[in-house]
Amino acid sequence: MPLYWGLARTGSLLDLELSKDTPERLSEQLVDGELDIAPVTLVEYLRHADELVALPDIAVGCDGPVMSCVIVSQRPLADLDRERVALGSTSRTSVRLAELLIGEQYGVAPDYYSCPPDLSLMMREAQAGVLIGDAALRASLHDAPRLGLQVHDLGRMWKEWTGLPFVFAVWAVRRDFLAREPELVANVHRAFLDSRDLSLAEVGKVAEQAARWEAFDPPLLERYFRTLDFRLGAEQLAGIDEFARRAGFSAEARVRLLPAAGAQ
Ligand SMILES: C=C(O[C@@H]1C=C(C(=O)O)C=C[C@H]1O)C(=O)O
Repeated sequence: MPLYWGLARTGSLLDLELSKDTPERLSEQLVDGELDIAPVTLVEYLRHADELVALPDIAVGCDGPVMSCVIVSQRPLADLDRERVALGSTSRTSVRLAELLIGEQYGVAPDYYSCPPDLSLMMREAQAGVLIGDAALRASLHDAPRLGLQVHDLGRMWKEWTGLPFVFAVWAVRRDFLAREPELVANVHRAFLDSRDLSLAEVGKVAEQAARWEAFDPPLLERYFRTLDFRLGAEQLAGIDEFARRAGFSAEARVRLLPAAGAQ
């Protein structure tokens, strides 16, 4: 993921205790207070909005297709009423977005259940499944065409529905930690922004390195990294507010950004 590549490249943040884990574990550890700063999936942020502050200008989102957050389906989405739909257990936000789109845009009410993110298992037990990350890329690029399955890109569907960007994850700091260590938070924020900028400037190299342990070639990975939208500004916040409203979060569940340095 281009957001971390630059950290390793420049050796930033080596004086801090860094923790590497899957996105859902990092989200969980942040909301449990085991981590002070971490990426957090949007739905978990919204559930704990009163304890967290988001770092501006960095996120994992899209403005149109995202490629890696998809519904894979054996039949048209309009035909899923009362059919089983598997929700990949590594996702919190894409699964909620998929439920919302299927219910509101297609007017059907499937029977949802949680399932490990494995396409063949999902297709044995259900008519459709929601996948994110590598499993989604593998499913949509390799398996779905081979098996004759439909792929529905959640970023594209959201854009068609609302005209807005979508944000899957933000970087957040716990409020109590921010109050104690504002300068450290500013430094960590800066390091992530620099890492993101460096990685995007050298995205071809990032893709080449990532291709060594992924089942995709460098050009495909480069296209994917350029498809993701790493910004978090006014338009992305509008997308977040629209999702929070449509998904039934309370008016208090809003993403609040850390004020820019010197603005307090
Ligand atoms: C773009 C992605 O977004 C991810 C989607 C998440 C979710 O659905 O809960 C969580 C973290 C994000 O980084 C991806 O995993 O490919």
